[in-house]
Amino acid sequence: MSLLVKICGLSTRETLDTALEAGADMVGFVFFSPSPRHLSLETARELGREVKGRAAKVALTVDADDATLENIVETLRPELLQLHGKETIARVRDIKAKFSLPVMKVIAVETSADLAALPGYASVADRILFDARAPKGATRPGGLGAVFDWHLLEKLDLKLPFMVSGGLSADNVAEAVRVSRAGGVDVSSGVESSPGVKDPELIRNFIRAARATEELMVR
Ligand SMILES: O=C(O)c1ccccc1NCC(=O)[C@H](O)[C@H](O)COP(=O)(O)O
Repeated sequence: MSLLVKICGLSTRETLDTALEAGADMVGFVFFSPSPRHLSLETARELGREVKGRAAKVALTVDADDATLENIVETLRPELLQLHGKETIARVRDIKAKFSLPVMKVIAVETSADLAALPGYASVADRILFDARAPKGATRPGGLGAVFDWHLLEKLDLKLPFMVSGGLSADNVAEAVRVSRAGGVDVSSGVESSPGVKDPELIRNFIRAARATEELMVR
């Protein structure tokens, strides 16, 4: 069974090429100005062109308004919108309809109570990404390298495809997949030498480690 591998927060041609050559299924681009991975539309256009159908382009936004989303969609031409903010169920439905694109809603997880909203989001989104809840006062809601307790997903009966993220690295990705039974993994900090600076070797190592877990996946 194949595992979807997403490398998020790419911001240079070199590291994007590394991710594509190493076989990433999805490449994520961050549009959130306080983030060290934030992309200008100009850079997004350039990187988007570089992908050339080799992976799905994912546009990550945080509570973006329609005008912002429109600019991003026109410039990057993403295959998937990752909604990483406090978007309501109605807003997710609205974005999906307005932009005619699949949507991945992020659920921030710290305790089992965080899963209460899941059925509502699962009824409107195309896929779910479970990420670690950012600590209070954090400057961004994700991309912090924080891990959550994957055991919280152990008994999940979700019909929708889902991915797991938050503090993943080549060292823990196998365990994250084994425990969560996620169909995909998403990483940013774990393939960086410092916040926002992707490391080609770490990208290759992560994708290799993620691919190695595929043999362990029993469905
Ligand atoms: O990367 C960011 O700076 C960011 C900013 C705002 C919202 C989300 C952000 N990143 C999310 C991701 O890169 C991934 O989807 C995921 O959270 C993995 O992050 P990490 O724990 O750094 O591997």
